[in-house]
Amino acid sequence: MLVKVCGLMNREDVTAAVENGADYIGFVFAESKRRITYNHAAEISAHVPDSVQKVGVFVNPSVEEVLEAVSAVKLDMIQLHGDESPEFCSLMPKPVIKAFSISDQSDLDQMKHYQVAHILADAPGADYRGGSGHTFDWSILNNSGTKVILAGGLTPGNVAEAIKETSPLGVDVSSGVETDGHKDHEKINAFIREAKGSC
Ligand SMILES: O=C(O)c1ccccc1N[C@@H]1O[C@H](COP(=O)(O)O)[C@@H](O)[C@H]1O
Repeated sequence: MLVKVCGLMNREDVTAAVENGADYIGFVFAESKRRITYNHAAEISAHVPDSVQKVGVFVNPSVEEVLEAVSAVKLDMIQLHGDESPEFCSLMPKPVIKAFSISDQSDLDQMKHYQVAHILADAPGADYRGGSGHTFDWSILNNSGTKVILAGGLTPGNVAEAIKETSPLGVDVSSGVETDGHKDHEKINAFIREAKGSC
């Protein structure tokens, strides 16, 4: 089970994610309470081993913005969390994780048009386009036959059940490993243990 820990904002949290076994770590460059600058992301991730993929999260960026971030942070993957088209995804300089908000069965149809590395199934956004901490109806994914990265409101307490219900390729968490708006290293440890122990 692949695990991505997203919304990291300091070196200690990056280290906690990496040492506890995260496969992907995410930095939010879109509008968010977790937004950081390219330089800050580069600084706090300079020590990350090559085995851990560094993912930049964007919402409707320009190609130039992505190129600048990839170069500054040495990103391995691009997560697109907005209304980006299949054509836009094909212009990306690194493998793409394309996020979709899942409300009903019709949301699965648009995924089929995207030739990307991974599809990420998330709850509809609240204040921002992601990172709401809300779950969606996982049963919608059951008939899709698509191996997705599951996101949206996952926590150490529900991730095992989510994996059992949806058999995803991976899971992605941000809010669910925070306490009072800050990453909580015990929750990061518990989340990754639960996720990796469930398969
Ligand atoms: O984390 C954010 O603040 C964020 C902002 C804008 C777009 C995406 C964002 N994060 C992604 O949202 C999902 C779900 O997060 P949560 O676990 O429900 O808090 C996840 O894919 C994050 O990568």
